[in-house]
Amino acid sequence: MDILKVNDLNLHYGKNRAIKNINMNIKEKAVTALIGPSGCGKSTFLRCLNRMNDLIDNVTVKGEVMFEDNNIYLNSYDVNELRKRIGMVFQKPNPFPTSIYNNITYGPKLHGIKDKKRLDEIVEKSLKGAALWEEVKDRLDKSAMGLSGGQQQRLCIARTLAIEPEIILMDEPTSALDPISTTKVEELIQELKKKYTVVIVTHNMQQAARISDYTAFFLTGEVVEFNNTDDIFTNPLDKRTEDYITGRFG
Ligand SMILES: Nc1ncnc2c1ncn2[C@@H]1O[C@H](COP(=O)(O)OP(=O)(O)OP(=O)(O)O)[C@@H](O)[C@H]1O
Repeated sequence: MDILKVNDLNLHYGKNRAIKNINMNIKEKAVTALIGPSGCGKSTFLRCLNRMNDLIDNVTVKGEVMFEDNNIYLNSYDVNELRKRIGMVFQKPNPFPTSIYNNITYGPKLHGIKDKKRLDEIVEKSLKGAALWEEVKDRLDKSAMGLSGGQQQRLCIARTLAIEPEIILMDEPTSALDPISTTKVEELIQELKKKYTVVIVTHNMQQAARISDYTAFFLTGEVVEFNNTDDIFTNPLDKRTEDYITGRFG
């Protein structure tokens, strides 16, 4: 089933048109990778999916992003609710400078959960969901800043899981990580897709090939090709996709 339907999406930063007429349906409980050269609009497009671009000055968005048959760009759409249902993980792990426990409970508390037992359950479930529980269960009251980069990124994923999203947007989540931490996060993404829909921007084509079910190839704000990942990497239909994935591009 398609969980998001993007129809004729265009985005301008001032006069600069960064996203051009994108149409794309995102499948539920699958991993969709966005690939393409630097500056082609992958992160901008990702941010369109939960209206993170609203936070940037001078941005105009035209077109629709349908989430369960509602256009999230209607003025009446509740953006806080949207960002609860569509969470985001960034390139650089960005834990809050507080305990591991408080990092996880921050979101649920904002949404009104106060009961200590319920919060304890959320912490355990989220950390287990992010494959971090065993490593940190004895130091929940210690600062998150004392974790390794890879652990911090899994903590950020756990923090996102704590608010029970349906979709998780990830913007190059492993680019600041060492190879072992990268493997752990990749394995985690494979686990996450059993319950969640994941859309991930990656510079790493091997990563897209390893972990995604669908891949979109972006070039100068347009989607050149969007297909099953196997087809994109073994049988691309567009010459530009072929050039990019074989490293002949630019
Ligand atoms: N906040 C902003 N204000 C103005 N222009 C922006 C802003 N963010 C991105 N852009 C421009 O929009 C275009 C697309 O940028 P975007 O960051 O989405 O590309 P990207 O494919 O994610 O690149 P990278 O792989 O390098 O992160 C670029 O020309 C960029 O300079």
